[in-house]
Amino acid sequence: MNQLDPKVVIALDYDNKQSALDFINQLDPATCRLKIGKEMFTHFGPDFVKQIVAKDFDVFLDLKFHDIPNTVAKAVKAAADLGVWMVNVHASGGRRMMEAAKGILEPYGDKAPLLIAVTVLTSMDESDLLELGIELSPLEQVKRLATLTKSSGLDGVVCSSHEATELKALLGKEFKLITPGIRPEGSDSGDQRRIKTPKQAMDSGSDYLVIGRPITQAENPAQVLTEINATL
Ligand SMILES: O=c1ccn([C@@H]2O[C@H](COP(=O)(O)O)[C@@H](O)[C@H]2O)c(=O)[nH]1
Repeated sequence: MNQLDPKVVIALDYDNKQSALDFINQLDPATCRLKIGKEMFTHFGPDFVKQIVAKDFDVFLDLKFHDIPNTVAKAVKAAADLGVWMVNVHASGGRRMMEAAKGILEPYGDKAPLLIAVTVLTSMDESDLLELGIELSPLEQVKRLATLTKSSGLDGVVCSSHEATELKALLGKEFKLITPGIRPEGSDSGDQRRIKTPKQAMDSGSDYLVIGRPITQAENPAQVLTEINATL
């Protein structure tokens, strides 16, 4: 774990390994963490994760496991063996799944990665939930899933910064809130629906900001990261 505790977690959603490495080589692990998600993991696999861990970056392995308890627990163990800083599951997999995932990390002691759960994707709004038969606002659904996540023993949740203030009041300041859906002023929201600027998100109670395209697709990504960090 990086003792300087940088708040920005850059989502490395590249389909070209060399482009990702060229970008990473401009970065300092003191100023950001890195997230490897489904796209890069599917292209480049665990060796790529190990390569980034070996460069001393804290890596959030964002594979959002969702399956029966035994399968998810084994996948979480495999992630821990890669040396990642953080790994996640879907809270909607339920209590037994989350408890199994947490339980398998016990032998790792303080070397275990943080284990967090996805609540409601930041790309979703109330109408998306309605289509799934969920007649709750995103805030109410996030509160329900985050409460279940905490009582299953996990370390935090992925949510949007719109829910952060209420979640901190409800679940306490130690329960980590990791918020994608971050858009610096003037940047394109794309497929994200529940968004805030980096500063608004931190002020709302987010612990870590997941930021992808506004940085990686910028003309000068390293400079955008510096500018974002300066606002926090
Ligand atoms: O609710 C969620 C969970 C995960 N993500 C991931 O975060 C990044 C966001 O990228 P941007 O380019 O900044 O939109 C991406 O890798 C998602 O898979 C999320 O957006 N929302």
